[in-house]
Amino acid sequence: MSSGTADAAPASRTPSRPFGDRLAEAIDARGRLAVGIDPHAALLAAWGLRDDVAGLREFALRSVEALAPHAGVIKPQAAFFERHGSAGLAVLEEVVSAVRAAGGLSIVDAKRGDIGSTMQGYADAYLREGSPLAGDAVTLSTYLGTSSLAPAFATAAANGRGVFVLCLTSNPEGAQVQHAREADGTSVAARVARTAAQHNAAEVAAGAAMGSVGLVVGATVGGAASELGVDLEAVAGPLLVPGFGAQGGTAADVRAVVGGAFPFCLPSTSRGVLGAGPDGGALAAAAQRARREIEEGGS
Ligand SMILES: O=C(O)c1cc(=O)[nH]c(=O)n1[C@@H]1O[C@H](COP(=O)(O)O)[C@@H](O)[C@H]1O
Repeated sequence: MSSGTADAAPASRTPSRPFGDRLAEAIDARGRLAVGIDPHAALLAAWGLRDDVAGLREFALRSVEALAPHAGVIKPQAAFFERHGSAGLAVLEEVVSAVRAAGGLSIVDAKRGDIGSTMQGYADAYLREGSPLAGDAVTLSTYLGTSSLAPAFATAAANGRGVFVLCLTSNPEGAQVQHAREADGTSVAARVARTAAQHNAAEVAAGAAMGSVGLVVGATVGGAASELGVDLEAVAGPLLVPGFGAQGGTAADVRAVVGGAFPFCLPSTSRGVLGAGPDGGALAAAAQRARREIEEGGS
């Protein structure tokens, strides 16, 4: 069934337009829902699949086939591919190709971050044209300082791709780092948001629908953005909003968290949709339900 999809896909393509423009078009065509492909061992078992590479491949490609038409973005979680070793990474490459062949956009959720010189290696792997692991965007961690990510920002922009930098994550422990303040009172989260805004300003001034440096802001963070001086509208870039679904975040929570930046947001759920599998129709219906909830705004 799904196994032929990736074989037909081109190995790579040169996106001729900025990531922000391509993302805006994907949102118009397929809605703003991001669905994560997180092949947990427990989900493989629930789908009647073995916890091995063949099971992983069947799960992931079946998910792409069923979900890509109903989601603006597909977000494979690298951890669940890495746990199967090099053969698992080869499946991640197939997933990236399959999303592309289905006309969708992918964010590879790898949460990379390192000193600048090493960061270029990660940027080459996840953002450079021709790399088999390069989807349309990658998630980045900024623990080594916002400017350490500069090679990834530059590589993304040069390749028509995007990045999503962790800003206010959906897990409660994230506050320990993200709510901390610099000597002048600027919160770490606000610093991350300002860095993204500075980068995006030039792209937006040049006519892009939104910049290529996005942020990750959890659906579960309540009023943290305004309390910490994070101006999400000023970012002028996409906002990946995980924590919608299995972590308890609702469509109403998403709207409350992002406020006026709603047009830039991508509410993201993994288990909330994947739990409806393995039937392809049931997966598609779960994604359509989640998409409707987001559009209607919840209560
Ligand atoms: O970057 C992410 O996507 C992410 C950031 C964050 O703050 N919280 C978060 O849950 N995620 C990811 O989003 C997915 C959440 O999955 P569910 O809880 O099953 O919807 C996982 O792959 C997480 O790694």
